[in-house]
Amino acid sequence: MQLFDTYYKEIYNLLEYDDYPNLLKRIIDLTLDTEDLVYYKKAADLLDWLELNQNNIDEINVRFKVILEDLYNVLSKKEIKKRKYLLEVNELVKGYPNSAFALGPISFTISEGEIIGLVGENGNGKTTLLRSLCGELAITGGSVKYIFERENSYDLRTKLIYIPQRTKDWHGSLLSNLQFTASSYGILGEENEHLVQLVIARMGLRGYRHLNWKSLSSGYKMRFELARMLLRKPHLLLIDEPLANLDILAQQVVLDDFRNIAKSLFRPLGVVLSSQQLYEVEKTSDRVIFLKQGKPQSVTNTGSDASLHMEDDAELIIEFESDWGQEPIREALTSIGLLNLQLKGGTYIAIFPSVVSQEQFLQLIIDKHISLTYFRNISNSTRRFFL
Ligand SMILES: Nc1ncnc2c1ncn2[C@@H]1O[C@H](COP(=O)(O)OP(=O)(O)OP(=O)(O)O)[C@@H](O)[C@H]1O
Repeated sequence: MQLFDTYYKEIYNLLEYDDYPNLLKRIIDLTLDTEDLVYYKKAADLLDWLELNQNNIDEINVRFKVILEDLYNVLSKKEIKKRKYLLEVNELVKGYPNSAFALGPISFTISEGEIIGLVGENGNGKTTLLRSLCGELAITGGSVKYIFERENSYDLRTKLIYIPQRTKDWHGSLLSNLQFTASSYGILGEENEHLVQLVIARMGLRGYRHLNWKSLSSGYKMRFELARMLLRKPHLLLIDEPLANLDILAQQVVLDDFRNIAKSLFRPLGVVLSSQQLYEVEKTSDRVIFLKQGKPQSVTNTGSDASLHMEDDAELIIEFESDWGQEPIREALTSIGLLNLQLKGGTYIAIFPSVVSQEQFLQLIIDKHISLTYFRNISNSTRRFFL
């Protein structure tokens, strides 16, 4: 059970950093992992207590320790789920009548616990791909194979959830809507009450639970959709532009949430998310698919093994910002073999032959005293396809 011990230790360590908001989220994740009403109730009681005792840090620390140890005892005995393939997409093509646009052919797979980022400029087929994957659009070629048990198309819709960019409005309070969602999935009585409270807190919505649709900002509406999704316990989540209406901090929080929820050891979830926020998505996704005019330009691995997939002869591409003008920059960089220099929106993009290293570039910056306010090596980033 070493895997769980490492996973648990990472969460427990948050206590040492007094990172209580994140710790609470992770405690809720672990509680949901138990799939046991006894633990749902304990965590829901903790939420009620916290609401009245927010400043009692010493007691918070004690209570968090107790619940964490409790969760360790139950989860360390639970079987870790072996991750399975969820979806196999083979040479998928989707065209529209009276439109020159065609998506694909595109092939890829997705498994439990995996996050795929879908990037591309406006109108390049991200939404078309997501809608084709969930069966909302009839594809014109190839196949989409769902590799999980399902009884009928209604059951498919509970196991595979598609959240579009614009979601429908709803009546009543956020809390009553989520209670209704849970009840329509057979979660009733005490379990409904506690589970909904946990999911609300998990998505940072506790202070908003009595508000209605009109009173929520678009970022919170999206969190509501994510809470609803969690209650439905899907295998696969397809989500269109979840970061669109969020400020940068909220984007990072939501991406962390996706990662933690997708990578659960006991209830792993496959996620395909589309976004224009390239770097944020690259940091979170295991793979990035970049679409240009409907065609996949690359499937880039962005996880820790990314370097394994870097081509040996790939050029070095550096994105940077400096208050130096183009001419002196060009002159300086030429000395280490600059192939091309572009200036877009105040950001330089310099391309060097593969033999030039990032260290050589940085050394030159130091030696020539070039001012540098921002720097990123994008040689292995999907960003290079936007050039
Ligand atoms: N129902 C439709 N009939 C005809 N063409 C369509 C239809 N829906 C989408 N398209 C076209 O398909 C192309 C891809 O659109 P899609 O919405 O998939 O792109 P996207 O990458 O999601 O864009 P955005 O980032 O703007 O949401 C566009 O050229 C669009 O005009």
